[in-house]
Amino acid sequence: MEKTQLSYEETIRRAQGSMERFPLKNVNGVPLMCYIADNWDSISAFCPDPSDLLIATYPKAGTTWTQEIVDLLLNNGDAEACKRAPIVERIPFLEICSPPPIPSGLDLLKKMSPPRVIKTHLPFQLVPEGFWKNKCKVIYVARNAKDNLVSYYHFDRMNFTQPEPGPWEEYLNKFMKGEVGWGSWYDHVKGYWREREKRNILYLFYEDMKENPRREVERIMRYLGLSLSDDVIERIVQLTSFKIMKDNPMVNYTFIPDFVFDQSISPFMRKGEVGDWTNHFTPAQSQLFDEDYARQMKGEDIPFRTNI
Ligand SMILES: Nc1ncnc2c1ncn2[C@@H]1O[C@H](COP(=O)(O)OS(=O)(=O)O)[C@@H](OP(=O)(O)O)[C@H]1O
Repeated sequence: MEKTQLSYEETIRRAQGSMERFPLKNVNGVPLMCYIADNWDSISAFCPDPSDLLIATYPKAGTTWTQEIVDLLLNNGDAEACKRAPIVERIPFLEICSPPPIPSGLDLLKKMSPPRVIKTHLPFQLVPEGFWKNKCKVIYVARNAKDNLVSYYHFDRMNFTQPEPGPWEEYLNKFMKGEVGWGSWYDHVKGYWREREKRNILYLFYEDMKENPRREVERIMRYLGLSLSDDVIERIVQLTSFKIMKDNPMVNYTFIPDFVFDQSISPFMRKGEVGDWTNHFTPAQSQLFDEDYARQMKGEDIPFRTNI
């Protein structure tokens, strides 16, 4: 039993040396980072203002990209205004909790006044009830399962706050079983899809954003009730291209120390493409995955695309 509180750096360094890193703990059947699970009561009691906006995603589905688009839209395309702080401070991550002294999402939110933009990876059924009671706007971004899995695999290799991913094939199996942080991709995308009309959720696809970013930026703009000039929209599209975001220190997560995110293992802004899964799946793995996918997504009509 530790008597003294470990520093954040020390906690992570110890996690790096162990196979366990930060273990996951179930919250209502969903595996979450243990610090989130331990603080679950206060997270689920969070009550937003009706003016707050939620950006919800399964991890690695295009969260940061959408966050930056939204912040630029709300700031009329002003790049300097969107460099006021790293993305994690501009748009707090609702449920994130780390060992002290790192502020939690709730700590950051307490210091901000509405209207706030908030990020979450929580599946629909775990989103605090206040968001629905207060009819908050919600943008959901989904990414096809195969590319989402590949991106998550590389992220878990470099992110020392998540369990060790293990070899690729093992990770692929864990993903299919939902035994990764924030649980099942399949349940996640279905949960929001089924509720999108009733709850006025704007449901977007990463592949659509890649195919025609301007169209999707305009879609988000309309959902937010904004009307910006053509020039401003075009600027936002440019500023949120993969190439520009990769070199933007306020969004590329280089502000996180490398003992937490070791970008020499895999950069946060890794490839930003549709179809990178073809470089990872063997034909046999792809077939097995597709068969399992058909079972898990039976009866759903969510128009995912694995290439564009
Ligand atoms: N502007 C832009 N255009 C295209 N793709 C982009 C962009 N910004 C981030 N990305 C890619 O999104 C992946 C990271 O996902 P998230 O931001 O959801 O990660 S997180 O869950 O918030 O940690 C990760 O995907 P992969 O490259 O496939 O790993 C990022 O590269």
